[in-house]
This record gives sequence, C-alpha cells and structure tokens, in this order.
Amino acid sequence: MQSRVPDHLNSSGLRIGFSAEKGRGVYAARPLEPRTVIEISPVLLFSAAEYREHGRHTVLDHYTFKWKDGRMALALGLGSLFNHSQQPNVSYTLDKETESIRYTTTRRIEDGEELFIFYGHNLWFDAVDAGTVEPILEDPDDGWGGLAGVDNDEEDISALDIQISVYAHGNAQDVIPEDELPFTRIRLVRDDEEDELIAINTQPAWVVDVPDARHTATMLSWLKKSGIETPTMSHLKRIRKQDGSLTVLLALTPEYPQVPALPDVPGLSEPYVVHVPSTVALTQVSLKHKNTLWPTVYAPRRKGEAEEWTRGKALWACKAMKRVVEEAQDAGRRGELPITAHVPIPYEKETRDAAQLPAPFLAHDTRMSTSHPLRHAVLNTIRAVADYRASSSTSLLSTPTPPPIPPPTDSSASIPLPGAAGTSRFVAEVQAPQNGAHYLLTSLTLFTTHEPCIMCSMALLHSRVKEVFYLTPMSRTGGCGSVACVPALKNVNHRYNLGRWRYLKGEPGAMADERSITIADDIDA
Ligand SMILES: C[S@@+](CC[C@H](N)C(=O)[O-])C[C@H]1O[C@@H](n2cnc3c(N)ncnc32)[C@H](O)[C@@H]1O
Repeated sequence: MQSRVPDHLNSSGLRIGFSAEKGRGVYAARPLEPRTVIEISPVLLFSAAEYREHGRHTVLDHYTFKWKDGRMALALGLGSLFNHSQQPNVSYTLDKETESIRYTTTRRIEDGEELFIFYGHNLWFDAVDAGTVEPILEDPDDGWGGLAGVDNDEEDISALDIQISVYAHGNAQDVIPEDELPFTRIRLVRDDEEDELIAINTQPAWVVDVPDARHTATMLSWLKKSGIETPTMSHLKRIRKQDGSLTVLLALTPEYPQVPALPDVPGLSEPYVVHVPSTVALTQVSLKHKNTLWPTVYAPRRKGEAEEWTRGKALWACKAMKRVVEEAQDAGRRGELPITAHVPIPYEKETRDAAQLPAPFLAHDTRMSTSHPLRHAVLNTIRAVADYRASSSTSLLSTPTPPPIPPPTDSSASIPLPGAAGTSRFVAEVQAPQNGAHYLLTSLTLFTTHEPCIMCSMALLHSRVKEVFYLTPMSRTGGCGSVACVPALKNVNHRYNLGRWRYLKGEPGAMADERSITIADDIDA
C-alpha cells in the first residue's frame, strides 16, 4: 500500500520516503559526507508521570526517545521518522541545553539511500533490516561474548540506584566489611607468592650518588620540591647506603623518561638507572631480597587483606558505575556498542591532589560510528586522559594537535580534547602539572561496563591505572580475569587491582553474586 508522503526536503538534503515494510522513512536526496549533521529536531518533553499514565498507552510509545532525566521526548521535524537498523548509518545525540536531538551521518551516504538510526535491542516490532552485513549485536560469534550487559535496560539503573541508597545512609567514614562491598575483588597473586619469590618484579629508576653525607638533607628537601617524585614511589625508600656510598632515588623512569635536572650540590654524579622493586615487601623473606636491589618499605599483610573501603567511597564508586551504565545505554541508543569507561575524580583528597585530574573523563565505544576496530571505550578514555596530560604539560603555544579522536560523551563534564574547539581556553585555566605528563592514570580508578579485552587490559597496565571495576565479564575476550588476567601476568612491571561489580539483574536488592569468579589458583603470578 503506497502512503501519501509530503514532498519534504530539509536543508541538508533529506526527504521523506515510504516502504511497504517500514512505512515512512527518511532518505537522502543527495550524497552526504560522513559526520554531516543532517537534522536537528526540537523535542516535546513529557514528564515521567505524564508518560507513564498517558503517553505509553498511545501510538506515541512507538516514537518517543528516553530523555536523560527520566522524561520522554517526542522529536519534531524529521526526527521521529528515522527507521531502525542493526547497521545504522546515522547516530544521534540528545542535547539537554537546547532540548533537541542532533542526527549525524556515521559514513558516506549515497543519493537515495535510506537513513537509519539504532533503536536499541528490545524492539516492539519485527524489524526489516536494510543492512547487508550480519548484525554485529546478534551474532553469537561476534567475539565479544554478547553485549547484553547494559542492553538498554532500566533494571541496571534501578539495581544501581538501590546500591546507592544502601551506601548513602550512615557515617561516610565507616569501613564496609569485605562481603558488603559493591564489588568482588579478583585476586591477582597467590598468597604464597611473596614467600616463594620466584622472581621479584622490578622497574627502572633514576638515582644519583651523593658523595658527601652532609648533603643528604639538602637533596631530600630538593626532591620534595622538585615535583619529580610520584605516588608510585611510595613503596621505596629514598636513600641507599651501601659500602660507604650514598645514593638517592630520584624518579621512576617510565614516569620520568628524561634525565632529571639536579640541584646545585657539589660532587653529585650524573643520574643513572638502576632496577628497583615494583611493590612493597609483604614478608621478611621478600624484604631481604628486595633490599638487595633497593631499600624497600615493609608492609606485612594478613593473607588476603586488601585496602579498606569506607561507606563514602563505596557510594562514590556506585555513582561512578551508574554514570557508566547510563552513558552506555545512551551510546547504545545512538547505534554505538553500549560500552563505556569512566575515570572519576578520585574520592580521597590526597589522591585528588596527586592525580591532578581537573574533571572526570568518560568515553564510550565508537567502533560502529568510526568503522575503526580499535575504538574501544577503555582505549578512548585512556587516550583522552593522555591527550589532556600532554596538552597541560606543554605551553599553549606548543599544544600538539593529535589526529581526531572521538570525544568523551559528556562534554559538559569532561575535558575537551586537544585540537577541539575550546581546548586552549581550558588549558589556560588549568595549572599545568609539573610531573603529571608521564603517568596517565597513576592512582586513578577506572569503571567500565564490560571487562576490558586483552588489548585494553594491557593499555591499562601501561597507563598505570590503580584499579579497574567492571560490570559484565567477557568470557571469550576478557583480559581482566576471564580469558587472561593481564595485571597478574608474570614479570609485568605494574599491577592494578580488579573488582567485578556485584548485583543480580532482576534482584537488585541482592548484594551477593552467584556468578563471582575467582582466578587465583590457576594464575601463574
Ligand atoms: C519512530 S517510527 C518510524 C517512522 C515510521 N516508519 C512511520 O511511518 O511513522 C517507528 C516505527 O517504524 C516502524 N519501523 C522502524 N524501523 C523498522 C524496521 N527496520 N522494520 C520494520 N518496521 C520498522 C515500526 O513500525 C516502528 O514502530
């Protein structure tokens, strides 16, 4: 049946067409370049109650978009007429400021092609998919073990809301018992590793010989002020006395690759590199061995003991995880894979001061829209932080312009990328970190919807992240406990902590997790 469609052409070259299977749709009336904004539709907003009581019982339910704050939006203009495809050629963003939706082409479009958005995974009709390629999200062999973890599903959010309310009440300083934390820790090393001492993990560090012991105090106070000390050196003592000579530790070379400048102290040697232990000594045996390399801090731990978490910190983490899920759902609605990673401002003040992160970083997976296989959410996030670190440690005049990368999804809360509009102003306002350029995610926590793949897990290792929390394990590709456990590999020069979020879908109140994984025994740490 042919429907009468208005002879409509918008200024970007879109017209309304009709097909028997899908009804009206939006078509290109001329070729369109990738990343062209083809339509900006103002929206009509319904409150959550108004929609629940009225809207959803009407035909409106086939047309409305979920707005960010729980309201529902009806796109005016052409926005309501885009049909759905598993291989969308248009992505969209909700613009809260102007109460509108912006539609952008994700690839080149030929004259006459239909334009599709991605509605999500829970369709209410039998979809005719115009895509010629097998749909990525429905292919059981997609290599991602299925991406249903944050599949446009309000249950994820309500489960997280319940967790938030659990931690929001009570004294923020209270230490939360291990089994009441919102995550289960994945142990990286066997308890007996320290005693076995198969190999001590080391990393290179700059040191300098100080011939006259009277200059030690001057050296140490200079070191404090110099800004080259990093929190990752906290397990190492600053001075080594050996065979009558005295050597001062300056910096770890991965974080400070250039030869450090020295104070004006007579007789100092040129800085040189030695290999120092990567972690504290947990046992006396280990201390003895590690001290032969460099004097190391002794921090005995009971078996399995890990960092304590307060109620306030658990609340901070739940909010961060909720943000990740919301953004992933949003990305999914726009035709991206619903995977997001997020590095929030640290909870503890000392970490905040050390990390010098002026705003949270958040990015989603952009493999679909960029047709680029490496645009994983974690890599996009690390790269955004790296670009920020690089730009803020150089002068404005020399700010490099990297190749274009997908911006974080929330421009209001995230850092503009170098080369993007507005970056220069931002960089000018933030004090350049003196020693921040080389250690990317040191002391920071990354939250992500899906267990990072092996590539991303390795990138996290290189970026020196402190800890990673993920919601959905990836049984076939995960590099943080499923297929491999990259931070537990033998001889890696950095380890980060891992936690898998606990909550049961459909039973949001349940804080125990049946699916929790332990990998300790089969890891050759
Ligand atoms: C937002 S409207 C899109 C415009 C609609 N085709 C019209 O004529 O008003 C959503 C409706 O379009 C239809 N639709 C969208 N994508 C489709 C697809 N891939 N296959 C079949 N029907 C589709 C479904 O009936 C759905 O309820």
